[in-house]
Amino acid sequence: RSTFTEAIIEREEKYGALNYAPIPVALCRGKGAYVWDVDGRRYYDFLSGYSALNQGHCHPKIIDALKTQADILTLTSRAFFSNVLGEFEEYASKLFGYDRVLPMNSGAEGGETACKLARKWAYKVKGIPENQARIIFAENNFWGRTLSACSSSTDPDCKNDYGPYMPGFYIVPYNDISALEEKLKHPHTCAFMVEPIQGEAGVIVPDFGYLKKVRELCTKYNVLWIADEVQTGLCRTGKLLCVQYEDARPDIVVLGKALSGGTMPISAVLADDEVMLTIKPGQHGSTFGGNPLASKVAIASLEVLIEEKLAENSMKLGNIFRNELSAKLNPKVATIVRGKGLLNAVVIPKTKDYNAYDVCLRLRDNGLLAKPTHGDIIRFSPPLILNEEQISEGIETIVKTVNSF
Ligand SMILES: Cc1ncc(COP(=O)(O)O)c(/C=N/[C@H]2C[C@@H](C(=O)O)C[C@H]2C(=C(F)F)C(F)(F)F)c1O
Repeated sequence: RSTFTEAIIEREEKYGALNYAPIPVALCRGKGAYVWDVDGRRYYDFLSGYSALNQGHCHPKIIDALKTQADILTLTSRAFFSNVLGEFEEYASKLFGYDRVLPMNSGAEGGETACKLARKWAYKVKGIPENQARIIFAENNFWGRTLSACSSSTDPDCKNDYGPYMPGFYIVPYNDISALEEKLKHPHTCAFMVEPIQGEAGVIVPDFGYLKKVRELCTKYNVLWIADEVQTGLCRTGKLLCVQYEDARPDIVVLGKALSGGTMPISAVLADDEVMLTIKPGQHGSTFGGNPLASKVAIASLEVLIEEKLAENSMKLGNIFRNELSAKLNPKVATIVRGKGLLNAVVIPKTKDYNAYDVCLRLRDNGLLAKPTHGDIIRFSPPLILNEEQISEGIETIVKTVNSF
C-alpha cells in the first residue's frame, strides 16, 4: 500500500472508533460509477454506499439541487412551515401512491417510525390492549443499528451485549408463509416488517408469490405489512419498489439511502391516512426530518430515477450480470449467483487457501470495489446508471478475479 493510503488508515486507527474493518483503500473522489483513491487509481464502485448511490456518485442534477438550496435555506425545524417540505411530500405521495409521507433522516429512524406508527395504530385503531402490541420480523433481517433494530436482529454481531431488548418483538423464518400465519393469528399482533429481498442477509430472494401471500394474510388478520425498502427500493432491484414485482401493496413503506442520491441522510415513511394520522402533533419528530435542503435533494434524487429510467436499466443490466457470471465463473470457486436487478450476490465458499475477503482484496487490485457479508457472500450493487460497456467491464473484472483463485 502507498504511504498516502497507509497514513490515512493509521490516522483513522489512531483517532476513530473501530466499529468497522474497511477494505484497505482510501478514496478521495467519486463520479458516476467510479471512485478514485488517494494515489489516483480508479475503481468501479460495486457497493454504491450499500445502495445509497443508485444515481451514481455526485450526480450533477442532485448536487446542483444541494448547492442551490444550501445557499437559500437549509433548516427551519418543523416548528415552522417551509416552502419545500410540502413539495417533497406531494411529489413522493403521488409517485409511490400513498396518502402521506413522514420525513426522517436515517433508514433506522425510518424503521423506528414505522414501528411507532404500527404500535399507535394497534392501540388507537385495532384496539390491542395497552403495551401488548406485537411486531413480527423475519429471521436474518437488518434494518439498522438502533436498540430496537438490534432487538429484532438474529445476527449475534448486531445483537449481542446490547440487552435488555425491546419487548413485543417476535421472529419468523423468512419466506415461510405458514410460520408467519401462526404468528399473525395472535390477536395482539399489529405488524410484520420485512425486506422484499433480504440485503444484509446476503441478497436472499423469496419465492415468487411470498409477498402477495404476506399481503393477503396481513389483510386477513388485520395486521399492518411494513415493507423495508431502504435497500431494495428506488429502482435497485429493477422496479421503483421491489414489492411491485408481485403487485403487493404494503401498509407502510420505509425508504432511505438513495432517496438522497448518497449526498446526505434522508429517509421517509409512506402510509395512508388510517395509519399515518394515528400520530398526532407533538407525538413524533426529528430536528432535521423534512428539512428544506433534504426536501429539494430528495425531489431531485427521485426525478433522476424516473428521468433516467433507472429501474429499467437496473433490470436489463442485472439480467446480463447474472447470466454472464453464472456462465463464466468457475463453479468450484463461486457456487451461487443470485439477485434481482442490480442487487446481486456471489457465494464464495471459504477454503483453506482463501475466502470472500481475499477475493475482494484482489477485486480491489483489479479496479473494482465490493465487500463481503457474512463471510462467504460478496454483494455486488453498482450504481444503476451503468451502461452495457461498463457492466461488461465489471463482469470481466469479476470473472478474471474470481477465476484466478
Ligand atoms: C434493508 C435496510 N434497512 C434499513 C437500514 C438502515 O439504514 P441506515 O440507518 O443505515 O441509514 C439498512 C442499512 N444498511 C446499511 C447499514 C450499514 C451498517 O453497517 O450499519 C451497512 C449497510 C448494510 C446493508 F446495506 F446491507 C448492512 F450491511 F448493515 F446491512 C438496510 O440495509
